[in-house]
Order: sequence, then structure tokens, then C-alpha cells
Amino acid sequence: MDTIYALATARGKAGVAVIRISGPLACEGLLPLVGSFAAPRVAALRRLRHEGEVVDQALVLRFTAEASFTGEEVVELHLHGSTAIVRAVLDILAQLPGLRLAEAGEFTRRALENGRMDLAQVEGLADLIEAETEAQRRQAMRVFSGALGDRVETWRSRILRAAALLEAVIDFADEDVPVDVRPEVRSLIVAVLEELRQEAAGYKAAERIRDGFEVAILGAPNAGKSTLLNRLAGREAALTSEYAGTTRDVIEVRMDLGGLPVTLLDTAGLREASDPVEAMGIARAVDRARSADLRVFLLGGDNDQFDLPPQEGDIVVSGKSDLRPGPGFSVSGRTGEGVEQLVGCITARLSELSASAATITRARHRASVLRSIGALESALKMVESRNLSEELAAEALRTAIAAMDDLVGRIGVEELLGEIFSSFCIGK
Ligand SMILES: Nc1nc2c(ncn2[C@@H]2O[C@H](COP(=O)(O)OP(=O)(O)OP(=O)(O)O)[C@@H](O)[C@H]2O)c(=O)[nH]1
Ligand SMILES: [K+]
Ligand SMILES: [Mg+2]
Repeated sequence: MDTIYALATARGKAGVAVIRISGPLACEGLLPLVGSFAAPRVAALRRLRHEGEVVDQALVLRFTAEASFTGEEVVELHLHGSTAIVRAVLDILAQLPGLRLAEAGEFTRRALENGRMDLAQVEGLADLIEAETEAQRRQAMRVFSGALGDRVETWRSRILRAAALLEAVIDFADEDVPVDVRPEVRSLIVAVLEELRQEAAGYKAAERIRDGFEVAILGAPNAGKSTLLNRLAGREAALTSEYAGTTRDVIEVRMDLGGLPVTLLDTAGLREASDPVEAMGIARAVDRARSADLRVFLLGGDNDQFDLPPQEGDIVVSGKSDLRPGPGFSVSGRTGEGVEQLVGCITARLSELSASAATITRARHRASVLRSIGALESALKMVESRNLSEELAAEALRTAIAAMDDLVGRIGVEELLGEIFSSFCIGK
């Protein structure tokens, strides 16, 4: 096993830069540079020397294989964060025998291979590094902490118990089995099925927290949609003018609304357009509005009659409140009046949608859950049928267990690893 090293912190000038070294030669290989190590997990100030010269004065930490991120011997060099020092130390490490630069995600890969975390946790860690908003951080932290692995473990053990009950019947086929196992097998399957169905149902919300919610601003031409978008975004993202039909393409602005990741969509004003290009823009607006998670209808444009009715949960608000107080809730993109309230409405609505979020966060997780549900449903049918074949029912349960195992990467994960780790940066 190679000993690998990489810069763990971001590139560029910083107060401190951390280089991490992991593998069998992490300590021994670094002795010429470091001089000596303190006890494990005790930070020690050391002059890093190379060819008689002091390269930097660094804080040096070592971890034993039993208590490190990778499950291997690990050394961390906390350097002064200058580009020149980092480059010099990386160059020296490259010359040390048995050391090489890590590939993207290689530290985490070793952590996985050494059983320091399961596959779902690795995915949680990837999301944690990518997290931009509070909701994303919380969700990723939950998966990274092993919440999904824990749930899988309880589902797995209940299915396993059901399978074991059926197998006991098979093993004692010639004898009189004193109790009917069906009621217990049935209730175990039903309970797991219910939780898995909840997970499948909450996947969409969890996915939205990961990738962002789409909120479309809609209304007649000149309602002030683009002006409102610019106000929400805090910059001139869209062109505005007094000419009806200014916006044509859908304009997307990604932002953090109350901790939730949101992509705001500004759209073409809805009307019967004679201009073919404007009509194309309107068709796009309608398409995107339909698939958005939430629609904000801005009233008070040239003609508020358009055939895209608000759905339940959508927000309807009057615009240009500085000119005329609208009926009910109103905002002004120009002065900012009511905008804070509108943001409050949007985040309240999205929070409602987020509340049902599942523990699973990826299409891969969902596929495993659906496979497991399918297998459990057929097992349940067999258990409820008059002439139960214990063998076939137990077989279906084993399929359900295999799907659970896939979820946390117990088996058959090789092909997945490349894909997941490629999203990591070098040094993770
Ligand atoms: N007084 C006032 N004028 C506004 C407000 N919002 C927009 N306007 C003006 O109304 C006109 C249309 O604004 P836009 O933001 O371009 O409206 P839009 O709904 O995006 O229009 P289209 O893209 O053509 O559908 C511009 O002249 C804006 O300056 C507002 O809150 N108050
Ligand atoms: K306009
Ligand atoms: Mg516009």
C-alpha cells in the first residue's frame, strides 16, 4: 500500500495550510523532514528541514491507524499558508521514497476500504463538502453521521428475523412446528414496508434540498417580475423595461433563501403573443412553471387573465405596491416594500415541502429502496396466500436484504466507487 500525501486545505494564500500524509510510511518516511514526533494526537511545533535548510516551522500531528480518518497511520503538517511553502513541502514529499501524491478522493476511499465509514457516509461527506446552505449542511451531516446506515441496519435486522423464522419452518418441515410463524413474519414485513414507502415518498424533498428548489415568478407582461427578481437576487440579473415582452428566455438565479437552496426563475410575461419569438418564450415559461416546486404569481400587469391557474400552495401577490395598494398581500420590486414578507412566504412554503424529506438523498438510494419494497411486497403476498412456500418467501426476503446491503455498500460497490470519488477533490 502506497503512502499518499496531498494538500488538504484550499489552494492559495491562507493563514494555515494543512498537508495530510496517510499510509505505512507516514511517520517513518517523514522523520528526515520532521526530526521527531510527539505522542499520537499531540500537536508539536517542529522545524521542517531539508538539505540543511529550514523550510518552515510547522505544527505536526500524528494519528495511529486505529484512530485516524483513513484507518492508516496519518501525519498532518500544519504549515504557514503561503504558496511557496506549500509548493516546497509538496516537492520534498515527492522526493521521499514510497510516497506519492494522492488521487482525488483517495483518503476517503481508504477510509471506506478500512471500514471507517460506509458508502452512504462517504456520499454524505461529499455532500457536506458541497453544501452551500444550512438545510444542505444539516441533511448532509445526518447522512455523514451514519443516520442512513443506522436505519438500514434496523430494516435489515427485521427482514433477517422474518427470513430466519421462515427458514426455521423449512428446517423442521418433517416435525411439528409448534407455532405458526406467519403472523410475526407478516408484521415484520408490514412494518419495514411502511417505513420504506415513507422513504420513497420523501425522496423528492430530500433531493430538492440537495439540488435546490425551483421557484418560478409568473405574471402578465410588465407586472414587474424581472424587477422583483433583481430585488430578491440583490443584483441586476435580468433586463427590465417599460416594454411589455422584455423577458423571453427563462432567467435563473441561484440563492440561499432562509437556509434553503433555491433557484429563482424569471419568466416571459404570459399573454397571447403575436411575435413568434415571444410566443416561444411564453411556452418555455409555462413549461418551467409547471415543473417548478412553487409558483409566485405577480398581479397588476397589463392583463392578469392567463390560463395557468395557481395550484394549491402557490403564492399570489399584487405588484407595484408603491403605485397602488393592491388587494391583499402586495410587494414593490422597485422600493422593496413587502419583499421580506414575500421571502417569508416562500421559505415557509418550501419548509413545508422539506418537512417530509427522507433520510435517503440520492437516486441510487431510492433505487435500492424501491427494489427492497418490490421484494418485500412479493414476500408479503406469499405469506398471506393460502399455500405458503417458505422457500420462495425466504428467497424474496433475501433479495430485499441484498438491496439494503447495496444501499450502504456492503456488496458490489466497485463500479460505484469511481463515480463517487471522482467528485471529491484531491486531499479528501
Ligand atoms: N412603480 C413601480 N414600477 C415598477 C415596479 N416593478 C417594475 N416596475 C416598472 O414596470 C416596468 C416593467 O417592469 P419589468 O420588471 O420589466 O416587468 P416584467 O414583468 O419583467 O415584464 P416582461 O418581462 O415584459 O413580462 C418597468 O418600467 C419597471 O421599471 C414597482 O414595484 N413599482
Ligand atoms: K417589461
Ligand atoms: Mg421581465
